[in-house]
Amino acid sequence: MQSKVSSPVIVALDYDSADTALAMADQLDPSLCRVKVGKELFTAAGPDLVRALVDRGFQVFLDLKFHDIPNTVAKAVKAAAQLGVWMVNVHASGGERMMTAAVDALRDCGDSRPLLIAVTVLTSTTAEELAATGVSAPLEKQVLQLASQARACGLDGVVCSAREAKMLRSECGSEFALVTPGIRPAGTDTGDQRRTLTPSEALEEGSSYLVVGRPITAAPRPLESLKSILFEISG
Ligand SMILES: O=c1ccn([C@@H]2O[C@H](COP(=O)(O)O)[C@@H](O)[C@H]2O)c(=O)[nH]1
Repeated sequence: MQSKVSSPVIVALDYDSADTALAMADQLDPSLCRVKVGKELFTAAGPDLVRALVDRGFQVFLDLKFHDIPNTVAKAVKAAAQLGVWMVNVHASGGERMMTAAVDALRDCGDSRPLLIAVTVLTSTTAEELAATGVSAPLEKQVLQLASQARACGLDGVVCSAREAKMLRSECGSEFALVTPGIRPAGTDTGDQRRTLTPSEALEEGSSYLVVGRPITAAPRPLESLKSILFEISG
């Protein structure tokens, strides 16, 4: 039975084994956060680990960022739904046909349909790095273009930086989920992230969910770090 979750925080379980991920999950509380399984953990531990987290009462965001031909992505999101995940994602740059195929694949899931969202521009990417890939639009315009396409295709939201949340909230409406990694409490190491905001700034800008990894998982007392973020945003 999944817990009712009272917070917008999604803890990124970026680990290389099921044992370490479950040891961290067991220090957390499924009523205080959701958890995210990304490429490292899923590649190492697979669907059984996802089921183990669901069985512990966690709502799981399966962050595999599918990016492939429409038929393959449709089948992948359907397989994710069968795992009982709460949210799954694709890359918006896969295009409208791919995103529509993903939406269509989840149509017969009924109440167990996961939220389907699309990655816009990764939060580790700078404007200069995006331009170097050949994208001529300014970074914010590119985020807006990809988010608008995702919304038009019927997706539930996007992954973006909290720095773009105000713009997307105003362009995409109040129901569109804005899932924002690159969250860094004041004074914490940004690491490889480039477009960051603090938890309270992110919510003020309009984020729906805050993805937080290392500031919680690398802290000496992860549950205390989670609670300190929840305290910051409750103010
Ligand atoms: O644009 C994106 C999309 C996904 N992520 C993922 O979020 C977490 C962030 O972890 P931190 O340790 O808080 O940096 C990580 O799993 C990424 O794969 C992202 O950062 N940006």
